[in-house]
Amino acid sequence: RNGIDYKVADLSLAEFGRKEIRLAEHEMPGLMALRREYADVQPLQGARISGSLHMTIQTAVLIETLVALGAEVRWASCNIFSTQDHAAAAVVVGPAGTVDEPRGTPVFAWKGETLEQYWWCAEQMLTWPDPDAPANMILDDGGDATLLVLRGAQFEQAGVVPPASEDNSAEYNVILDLLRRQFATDATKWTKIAAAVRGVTEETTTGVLRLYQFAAAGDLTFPAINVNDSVTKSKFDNKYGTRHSLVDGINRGTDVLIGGKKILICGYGDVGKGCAESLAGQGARVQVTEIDPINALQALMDGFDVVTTDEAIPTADIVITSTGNKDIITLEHMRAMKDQAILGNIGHFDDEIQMAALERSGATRLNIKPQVDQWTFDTGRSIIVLSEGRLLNLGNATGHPSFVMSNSFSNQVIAQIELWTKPEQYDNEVYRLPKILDEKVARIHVEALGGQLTKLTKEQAEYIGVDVEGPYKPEHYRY
Ligand SMILES: NC(=O)c1ccc[n+]([C@@H]2O[C@H](COP(=O)([O-])OP(=O)(O)OC[C@H]3O[C@@H](n4cnc5c(N)ncnc54)[C@H](O)[C@@H]3O)[C@@H](O)[C@H]2O)c1
Ligand SMILES: Nc1nccc2c1ncn2C[C@@H](O)[C@@H](O)C(=O)O
Repeated sequence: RNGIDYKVADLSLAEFGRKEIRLAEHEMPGLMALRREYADVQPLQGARISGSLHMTIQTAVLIETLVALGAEVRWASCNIFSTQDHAAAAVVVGPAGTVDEPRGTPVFAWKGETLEQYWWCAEQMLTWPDPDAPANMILDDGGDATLLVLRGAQFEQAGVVPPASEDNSAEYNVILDLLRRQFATDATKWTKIAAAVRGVTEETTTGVLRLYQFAAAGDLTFPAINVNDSVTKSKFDNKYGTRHSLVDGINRGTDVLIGGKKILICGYGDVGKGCAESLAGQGARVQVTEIDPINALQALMDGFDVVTTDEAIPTADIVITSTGNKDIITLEHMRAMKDQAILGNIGHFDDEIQMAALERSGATRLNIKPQVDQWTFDTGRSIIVLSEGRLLNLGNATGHPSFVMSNSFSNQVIAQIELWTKPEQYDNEVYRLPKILDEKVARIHVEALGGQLTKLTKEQAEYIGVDVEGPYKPEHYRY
């Protein structure tokens, strides 16, 4: 245990992880620029950041940037399949530690956690050694850490944890069991943490939706920054990151030829656009489903048919969900799929595909290899399901590449600094970063790619009503 607590798959993978982290730093100019800019200032001094975000090589660079800026950090992944075990090991050992003497950051994550293990990791990530020095910042991706703290504090204040129920998801019952066990020994733990937290910075679309729901219900007891809707996050990570990592996940999972095949992408938002381009780039014939006429019109203008799932499912060779919604692919849809068609999700949670119904359906499951299952129905037809319906780019592959995550994580670091150093400027609401900071992140990455920006003359700036140094667009501008 050597001084820091952790639970990862295999600490001996640390050296391999360190080699890949060093390569990733070269591809993450935004984070490295922030380390240089703030090295002497140490703006995160005193911050105890509990982070719930896919424990990948890219996240390792984020964690070590937060530490370089003065923070103490504890980490868990936000998905049971997304951890890269060598990254987790390298973060625990740290740049200056050894396998025998780990001197890095506590991490509780390994690839292939059960749901009970996942929520145990989440609790460890939020539980700091000294009860009088609890977590005082949360960095979240999907809102599971925020949910645990807010629901835990709510039940403590109500004096009771609701009983598990058939109406809940299996996962929510796991959370209730965890909180009930905790409540039996200490009925003030989560209230203390909620009171100490200066704010949460949320990474993804689905987590941001949950934040706005908490805020609307009056349940948000600390300020929040919506990192997802920084333009340099969602219009890059969600789109170009997905363009890179979707086809990667399908290739590593199935090695099926994509060219010439019929693909159905459900949802044509930032992620769906990346999905469609990713597979159209392989010569596939891509069709899209949408509820929103604006996104549907975009799909049509991008050359993709807009169809309904019922209409398209019987002839699709590959079906991908990217809606952030639930019940997109039902058990009926799965039974109607072609023999050996491939089904995967790249949305944040696994409820886009009715996995629970599939597991209860009587279809037989044959595991082909980790995160690839063949389910055979009584019709004799089978489907290949990737990552048990969880986001396949991180389950079957290694997620988005470093350069695009450098954009997202630069926003995370800036948001952490904002909430930590200016608490008096934030109420218990959901905020976005100012455009000038979004442009700052973009500037670093344009330069890193060798782009040559044009400088406005003073007259030109006046003509379009902006400052020479920006911000260059009004709030209502859509990129
Ligand atoms: N796997 C990853 O690496 C990754 C990266 C970024 C975001 N995400 C997740 O992907 C999901 C989508 O994110 P986004 O940024 O594209 O969101 P978005 O809101 O931009 O796009 C979702 C789209 O789905 C559409 N939609 C909603 N319900 C639908 C339905 N029933 N049928 C068809 N279309 C429907 C919406 O109209 C919207 O256009 C979220 O869960 C997000 O958290 C995953
Ligand atoms: N390599 C990677 N490391 C960490 C997280 C990664 C990732 N690839 C995708 N996400 C998920 C992000 O796109 C997250 O911003 C999200 O929106 O889900």
